[in-house]
Amino acid sequence: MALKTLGPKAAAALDQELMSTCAFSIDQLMELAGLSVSQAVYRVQPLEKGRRILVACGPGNNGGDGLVAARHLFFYGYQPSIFYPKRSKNELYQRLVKQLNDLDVPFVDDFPSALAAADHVVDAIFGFSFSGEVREPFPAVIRALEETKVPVTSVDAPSSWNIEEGPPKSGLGSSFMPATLVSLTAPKPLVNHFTGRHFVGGRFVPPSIARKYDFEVPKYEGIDQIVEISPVDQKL
Ligand SMILES: NC(=O)C1=CN([C@@H]2O[C@H](COP(=O)(O)OP(=O)(O)OC[C@H]3O[C@@H](n4cnc5c(N)ncnc54)[C@H](O)[C@@H]3O)[C@@H](O)[C@H]2O)[C@@H](O)CC1
Ligand SMILES: [K+]
Repeated sequence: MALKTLGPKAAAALDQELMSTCAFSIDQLMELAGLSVSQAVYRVQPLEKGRRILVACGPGNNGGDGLVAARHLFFYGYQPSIFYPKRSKNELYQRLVKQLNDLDVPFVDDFPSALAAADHVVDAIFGFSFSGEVREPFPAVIRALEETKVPVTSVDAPSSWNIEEGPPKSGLGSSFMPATLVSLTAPKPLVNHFTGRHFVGGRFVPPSIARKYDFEVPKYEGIDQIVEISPVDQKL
């Protein structure tokens, strides 16, 4: 399978098209995206490898995917905790937070302490709309992710990486290499710099839309919401 990528403008246009022409709601897409992320975590961090999953959520839809994934992880038997320092006032996010509160999933303020106590961390800070230098309060969070030995699963993009060009050439984020990346709908160009385990998720793109945006929907097996892309395929 040749690996075609979607730049940030095309990814945003695809997102809009799914929610207009294709009649999806954002809740539906986010639920399926978060479900994909939860399945990838289950694959790389099975329950017996440790259940404490710290989910770091940013202010946009990438953070929303993290909130959804945390809820699914709870029901699989994990003990998720959430770091969500810049909360959206949008009603969708408030409902996602309420659903986690009802499960007594803790929201934590001290990221370094929470990271030290975690078996695995989900980076749902920034996705395809990230640009420029990382702004407060996230630089310390990116630094901690860059330095930790705890395995990281990044949602759609390793946070702080340029979506087209990959990791910054120097400084913050330049040595951040998560163990796992879950690309949603289609990999972004930054994937060419990624050397860990790579999954594609977001099993909701109609074939006609994939053709229009010129990417391939991977061959999902059975009821899986993710497909692992082998390094050989990635180089094609
Ligand atoms: N297209 C799809 O198939 C879907 C995409 N989803 C997710 O949506 C993501 C895109 O979501 P959004 O467009 O809301 O954007 P993001 O979640 O990528 O990030 C936008 C937020 O980050 C902030 N931000 C951007 N650059 C920053 C910087 N340098 N420093 C600090 N803050 C910064 C913005 O102010 C905004 O609040 C995707 O990556 C994916 O995770 C899913 O939720 C739904 C389906
Ligand atoms: K991310």
